[in-house]
Amino acid sequence: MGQNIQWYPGHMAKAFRLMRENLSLVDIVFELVDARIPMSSRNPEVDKLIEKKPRLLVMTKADLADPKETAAWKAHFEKKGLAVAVLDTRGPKTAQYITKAAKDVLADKLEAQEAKGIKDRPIRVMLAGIPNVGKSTLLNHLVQKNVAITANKPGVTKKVAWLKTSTGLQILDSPGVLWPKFEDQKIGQRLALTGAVKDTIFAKDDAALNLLAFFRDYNQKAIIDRYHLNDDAFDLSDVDLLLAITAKLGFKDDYEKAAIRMLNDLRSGKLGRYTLDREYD
Ligand SMILES: Nc1nc2c(ncn2[C@@H]2O[C@H](COP(=O)(O)OP(=O)(O)OP(=O)(O)O)[C@@H](O)[C@H]2O)c(=O)[nH]1
Repeated sequence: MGQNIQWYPGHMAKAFRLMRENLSLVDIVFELVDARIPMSSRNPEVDKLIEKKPRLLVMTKADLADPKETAAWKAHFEKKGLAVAVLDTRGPKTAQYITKAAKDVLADKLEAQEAKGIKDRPIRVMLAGIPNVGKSTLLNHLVQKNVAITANKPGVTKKVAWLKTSTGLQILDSPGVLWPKFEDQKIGQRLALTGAVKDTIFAKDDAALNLLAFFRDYNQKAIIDRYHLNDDAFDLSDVDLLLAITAKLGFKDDYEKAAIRMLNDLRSGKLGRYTLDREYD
C-alpha cells in the first residue's frame, strides 16, 4: 500500500473485483472508517459490495476525533443495524476488543458450529477501507508475531496468505482498498483536511481556508490559542485570518507555508480533537 491512489473507473472496477473474489473466503469484513469523517471516508458502493456478509464497522483514529461526535455516529450506525467498534488502533487492547466485537457479530454462527462439535475454528477476516484509514496499522497491531500461513484459493492456483492473531483471528494478508467519493466537493475537502487524499490534488491555501471556516463554527479558541491571536481574530475574513496567522508564524506573506503548518497541526491533533462530518445522513 503506501502512497495514496488516484482512482479511475478501471482502478475501481479492479479493486471491486478483487474484493468480491476474496469475500467468499472470509467470515467477516472489518470496514474501516476514519472517526473524524465517518461519512466522507465511507465508500458509497460498500453496502452493495459486501451485501449480506457479516460486517463490523471499525471507527479508527478515535483518539483524534471529538468523543461526543464519535458517540453520536456510533449510535447512528447502530440504529441502521451495523455493529460498530471504536478504536485508537494503536491502543494496547485493540486485539482483544476487536476479537470480541467480531465474535459478537458472528455469535449465531459460532453457536451453531459449537452445536455441531466444531470448536476453535479461526475467524477469517478481511480488512477494507479507503487509503490512509489505518488498514496496515490495524493489521500490524493485530498480528504481533508475523506468522503468515498460506492456503490455496479455491478455483485458482494463486495462494492466499492469512496472518494469525493471538486471539484466534486469521486476517487476509491483502486488505481491500476502497475508493473515496471524490465527486462531492465538500467530501473532497474533508478528505484533504484529514490527509486521506494526496496533497497535490488540492491547493494548500484552499485547504487552510476550509480549515478556518470549519473552526469558525466549531472551536475558535483552538485557533486563537495555537497561533497566539487576539480574542477578536475571527472578526477578520478567513483570508485575512490566514494572513494574520502567516505573520504570527513569522512566515511574512508566505501563506502557503503557513497553510502547510496548519494542515500538519490539524492532522496531528495539535488543534485538539475534531470531527468534520457532523451531519448524519
Ligand atoms: N492517531 C492515530 N493515527 C492512526 C490510527 N490508525 C492509523 N493511524 C495513522 O494513520 C496513518 C495511515 O495509516 P495506515 O495504516 O498506513 O493506513 P492504510 O489504510 O493502510 O493506508 P494505505 O496504505 O494508503 O491504504 C499512519 O500514519 C498511522 O500511524 C489511529 O487510530 N490513531
